Amino acid sequence: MNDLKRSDFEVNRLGKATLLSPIFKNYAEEAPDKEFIDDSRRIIYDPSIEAYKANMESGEEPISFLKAGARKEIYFDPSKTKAAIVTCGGLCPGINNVIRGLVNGLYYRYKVRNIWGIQYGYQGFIPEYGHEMIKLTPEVVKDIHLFGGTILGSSRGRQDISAMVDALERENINILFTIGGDGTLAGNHVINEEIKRRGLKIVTAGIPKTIDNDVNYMTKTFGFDTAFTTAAAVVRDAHNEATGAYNGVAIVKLMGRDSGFIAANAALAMPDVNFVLVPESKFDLHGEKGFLAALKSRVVDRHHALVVVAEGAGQHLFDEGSEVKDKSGNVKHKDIGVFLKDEIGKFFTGEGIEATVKYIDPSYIIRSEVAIPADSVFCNDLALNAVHGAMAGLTDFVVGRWHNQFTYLPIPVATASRKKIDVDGSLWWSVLETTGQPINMTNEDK
Ligand SMILES: Nc1ncnc2c1ncn2[C@@H]1O[C@H](COP(=O)(O)OP(=O)(O)OP(=O)(O)O)[C@@H](O)[C@H]1O
Ligand SMILES: O=P(O)(O)OC[C@H]1O[C@](O)(CO)[C@@H](O)[C@@H]1O
Ligand SMILES: [Mg+2]
Repeated sequence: MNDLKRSDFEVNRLGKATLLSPIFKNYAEEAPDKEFIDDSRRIIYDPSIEAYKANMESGEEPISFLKAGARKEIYFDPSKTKAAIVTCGGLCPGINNVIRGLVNGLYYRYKVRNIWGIQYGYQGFIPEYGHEMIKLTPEVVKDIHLFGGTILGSSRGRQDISAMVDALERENINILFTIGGDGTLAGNHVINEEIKRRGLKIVTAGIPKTIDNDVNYMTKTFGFDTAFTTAAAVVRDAHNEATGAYNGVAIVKLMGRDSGFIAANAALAMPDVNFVLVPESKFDLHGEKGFLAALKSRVVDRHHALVVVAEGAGQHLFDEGSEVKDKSGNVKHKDIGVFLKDEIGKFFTGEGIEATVKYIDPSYIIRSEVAIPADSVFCNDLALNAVHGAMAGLTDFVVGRWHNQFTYLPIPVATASRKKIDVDGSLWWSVLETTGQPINMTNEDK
């Protein structure tokens, strides 16, 4: 929980919501019992009986998240509201679905007609880059869910916060939706701080985009299901490569900068995998209990092996060299896939075993895939809930899902730390049991 308190989960609001929502007006006669959510509704963080008893004993209010959904009263007058959407960071399946969901939610549910797309991430706010804003209507976005990527383009790299807020002011934008990962959300928060400092009537809302599924207090982020589903198909084919040669070893590298969720889930979906290597579980290459010894034993026994490695795994195996960062300041990891291919090849040669090693890196193909239906539904729900929150005047918030309920979180709590695989938890134990790989592949005693 990172020592967060109940009050840290309080979402800010720009002002009191006093206007009757068009959604309420639409349903008042035909569906008077339609559920509207108010700010007293919350989703509990830990639903276990132990947590309940502990809270009863201590008298402390449990940690909980604001429940997302349509409010009866809203803050913004739709006829005077201008909204903007920006997409930043790496691609992820479902971004276009989210854009489509935002535009349609604003347009049809709230009758907002003034919706704009900012091109190429935060760059789009800076006039020097010359990226024009694009007018977005249901007609413009009607087919975009059929394509991967983002119709708005994206970028990495720091932009001047003051200049971005100048652009929001200049364009009279009232609502800014940012679709992006932890960096984008951090950017959203500092934009919000500057908005507050200037006393502007602008709200900012985040829809968390991360293929790595590494945002805290969210069971899942959009695009993740598509990512591991697509990865599982590659893993299946890699298995054919492994079994197609005597002593065949196939290695598949998947994305996952600091969290190995895609690798773990792809392996569970395609249980032919024999080894899953993730950033959260350190392994030695050499030595009696190291990865290569375990791989050898598998190959000698079964004459083929399938290895799935997350890009952030095994970084400690590289010689310390200068750290390479991308434009946003994210550390660019050394290529563990190519490294493993070379080391495995050398190792088997040294052992006098003739092995065939095949290396497959489908990272960018997976990232730019079209969202699978489950993700499409999820993207649309996230977008609609972001629209509900923003129209109600909530600000500096990100939409999430927890225990199958949509939630609003203050951005700082969602970005305070990264979600990682718990190596003592059920996901990692399922991986260990499915692959049969040793629990500990280091030469240290655990
Ligand atoms: N603390 C920050 N303040 C202002 N802007 C930031 C901050 N952190 C990141 N950004 C900006 O947010 C944008 C997106 O960040 P980044 O490239 O790290 O991608 P991301 O949103 O984390 O997505 P991904 O998961 O693909 O890495 C970049 O333009 C970056 O400069
Ligand atoms: O090639 P790029 O754009 O730097 O993105 C790579 C990174 O993006 C991510 O997919 C996160 O969006 C990471 O898994 C990966 O390290
Ligand atoms: Mg990031």
